[in-house]
Order: sequence, then C-alpha cells, then structure tokens
Amino acid sequence: MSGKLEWRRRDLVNVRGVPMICAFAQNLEEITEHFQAKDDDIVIATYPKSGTTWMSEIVDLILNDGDVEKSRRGAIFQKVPMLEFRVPGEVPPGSEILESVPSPRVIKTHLPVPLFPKSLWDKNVKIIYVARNPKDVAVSFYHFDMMNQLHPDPGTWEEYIEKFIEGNVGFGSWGAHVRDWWNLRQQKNILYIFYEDMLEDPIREIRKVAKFLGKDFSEEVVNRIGQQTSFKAMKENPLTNYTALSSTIMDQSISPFMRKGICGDWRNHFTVAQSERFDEYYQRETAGTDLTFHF
Ligand SMILES: Nc1ncnc2c1ncn2[C@@H]1O[C@H](COP(=O)(O)OS(=O)(=O)O)[C@@H](OP(=O)(O)O)[C@H]1O
Repeated sequence: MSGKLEWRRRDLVNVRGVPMICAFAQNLEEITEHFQAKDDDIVIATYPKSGTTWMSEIVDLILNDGDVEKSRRGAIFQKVPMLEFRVPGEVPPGSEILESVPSPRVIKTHLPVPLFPKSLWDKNVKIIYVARNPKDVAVSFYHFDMMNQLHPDPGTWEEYIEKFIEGNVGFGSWGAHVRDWWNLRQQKNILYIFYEDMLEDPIREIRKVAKFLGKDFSEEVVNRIGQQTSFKAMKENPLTNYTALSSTIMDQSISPFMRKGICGDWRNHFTVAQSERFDEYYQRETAGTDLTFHF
C-alpha cells in the first residue's frame, strides 16, 4: 500500500485515552504540547458533525464584514484549517498550514478538552463551541464514516450505535466532549452555541457570534451572512460543500458532505428500541449538568 491508501480504513488509535482517526493520531501529542497559539486566534471547536463547517463559513463572513467576494478566496478547509488534520506523506498537516494563514487565524478542531493545545489555553483565545443533539450527530457521523476513507468502516447502523454509545468512534465520547467544554465555558473565553438554535433562528445566532467577535452589523449585513450560509447555499457552493477535496478522502458518491442539514433526521434511522436505548445514554451523559439538547 502506498499514498493515501495507507491511511484508508485503519482502526482508531488511542491517544491519551481518546480513540483517534489513525492518520490524525500521528504526532497529535506534539500539537497538544507544542502548537503555538497567537493572541488573536479564533477557534471553532466541536464534536464531529455538529455544525463546524456552517460555523466556519459564518465566522469567515463575519471577519470579512459580510463581504461575499472575500469569502470566495478559498475553500472552507483552506480558510479555516483543521488543526489536527494530517495524512502523513500526502498533504501538509493542518498545524503547519496554520503557520502561514494570515491573522486573525480561524482554527477548526474536534479535539476534546484533554487534547486541546496548551498554548491556546494559555493565550485565552476566543473559542466558539458548537454542540448538536447526539441522535442527529450519530446519524450524520455514521454517513460520514461510510464516505470518509480515513475513518474506520462504521459497520451496520445497529453496530454503529453501540460503538457510539461506548465512545469508540473518532474523537471519543460525545458526552465527555460536550460536557467538558460546557463545564469550562465560564472560566475560559468560550461562546457555547447549539446547532438546533442555529437552525431555529440563524440571524439571532449570527448576531451572537458577531458580538462575541466584537462586531455589530446592520440588518442588511446579518441577513446577507444568513443567506450565504443557508444549507441550500452552502450545499451548492463548491467552496463549502467539500467537493474540492479529493474523492480518495471523501467519496461523496456514497454520501454527500452536505447531507440533510436538519434537526430530527434521526427519526428516519432509529427504531423505537434504539431510540430508547439512546435516551438512556443521553440521560446518563448529561446527568448532573444543566446541558439540554433539542431533538
Ligand atoms: N448551512 C448549514 N445548515 C445546516 N446544516 C449544515 C449546514 N452546513 C453543514 N451542515 C450540516 O452539518 C453537518 C456536518 O457537520 P460538520 O461541519 O461539523 O462536519 S465535520 O465534523 O466538520 O466533518 C452535516 O449534517 P447532516 O446533514 O445531518 O449529515 C451537514 O449537512
């Protein structure tokens, strides 16, 4: 095997107790320990499939004052590089690409709190965390695992649900992820946003993010950002729908990156028994917190 094939469908690798995508696991601890943050870095942190790309495009437009032309300067994964992305021997790692991105850098990461780079904590950078209900995350992640060749094969849906509940999927436990970030939100510079709230009232949530980033826009600008970042617009936009990424990594003929973009698609996938099992999981994971999700 050579090239990207070497990293295809490999088992997850345990990094400090967190199951990680094999290609990304190489040198991950180096990022945690030695990635150099800058004071004006902005981080978009999420558990996978929780609205990262959507928030990334919103933040990019906010930083460019809603200038659509400027937002067309590159694909979303170039404008907002993923810190831990790595296919050794194939593409420069995200952490390296970030060294040449002009400030303020917007950094995408799915890293859980224990693996988050020390230097980003030390600099107390602005972090926007997006969380999504675990049933829709599981459905989205299952489809993503099928199409993303760097991920392990998800198996059947039945099998996948068990893996998800055990936290035996890329980036580990959903519950630990959303909880750890939630618990830190008042100590650190974190704006905690819910995907379902973005769907309910995108304009309200865009205003919230803009305010966090120190911007106050007219209605016209906010509406423009809302239109540009609607699911339909982003699905049709080759710069946001990931079609610019090699199909040897993401095979969108299996499942498109911009798949459905709704709340409640889980109803089309879970049996009643699976849903009840997941409800118990959700109760366990959020017990003792004031975290509440909409389904
Ligand atoms: N603009 C907009 N509006 C609503 N929903 C959107 C939007 N953009 C992306 N999406 C949906 O977000 C899901 C992908 O999540 P991520 O971007 O976090 O994926 S990744 O982890 O970075 O690969 C994935 O969800 P599913 O459709 O449920 O699979 C995308 O469709």
